[in-house]
Amino acid sequence: MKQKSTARNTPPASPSLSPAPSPPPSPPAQHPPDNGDPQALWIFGYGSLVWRPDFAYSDSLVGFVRGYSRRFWQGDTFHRGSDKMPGRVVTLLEDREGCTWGVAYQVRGEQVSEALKYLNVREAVLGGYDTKEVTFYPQDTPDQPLKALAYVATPQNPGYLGPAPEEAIATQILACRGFSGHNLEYLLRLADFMQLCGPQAQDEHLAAIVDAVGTMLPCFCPTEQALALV
Ligand SMILES: N[C@@H](CCC(=O)N[C@@H](CS)C(=O)NCC(=O)O)C(=O)O
Repeated sequence: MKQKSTARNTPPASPSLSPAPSPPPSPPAQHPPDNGDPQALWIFGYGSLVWRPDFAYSDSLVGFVRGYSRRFWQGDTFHRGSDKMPGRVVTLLEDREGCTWGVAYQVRGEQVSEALKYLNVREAVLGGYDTKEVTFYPQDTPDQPLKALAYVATPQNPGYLGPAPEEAIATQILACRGFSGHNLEYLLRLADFMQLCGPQAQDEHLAAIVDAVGTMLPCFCPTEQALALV
């Protein structure tokens, strides 16, 4: 995944971004939508896919989608929770003012069917996500947007939990774990990614949950036990 210098959180109305602070950015790599390969496909990740795609890909870009906000409103009874104690993972909420940062992965040739087969099980069958086409803006070339496939959990899926106070979401995350690990790891790895995107790529919902976890964690268990959770 190409980590780049900081960029604005809310993308500018005009595509041209003011030059990043030092070091001056290298000329943006050109990423034609399919690198000449009509089979090529871009897949946008904004949750666990930003740190654990677990499928083969040919290229990756950090960037954002407009018109969506990320929310911990999807229940998870497999990867980060159980039937008795569902964890919370993210989905995209349609939001005209929203901007969600993540990673777009380009799959080409045989990678396309392999990735879609794998993600269908991980996201759709096990996670309750549907696919949706989004427009992805690479951080360094927002004037060259790409069409990408995103996995979105809609309110109609049985695992959907919907809105809750960030403190309640934090409590649920602290209490849950599943086959892929503790729900706290999921939250903190996503927060780490957002740090890498740069200080202006804020996600207030995510930050509020991380803050709530930080406040509650000492009450749950001493630090060394908390570190053993992830
Ligand atoms: N579709 C989102 C969210 C994906 C997500 O977090 N899905 C869960 C399924 S419920 C998952 O794959 N979890 C794997 C893990 O937690 O390591 C993305 O693009 O990252």
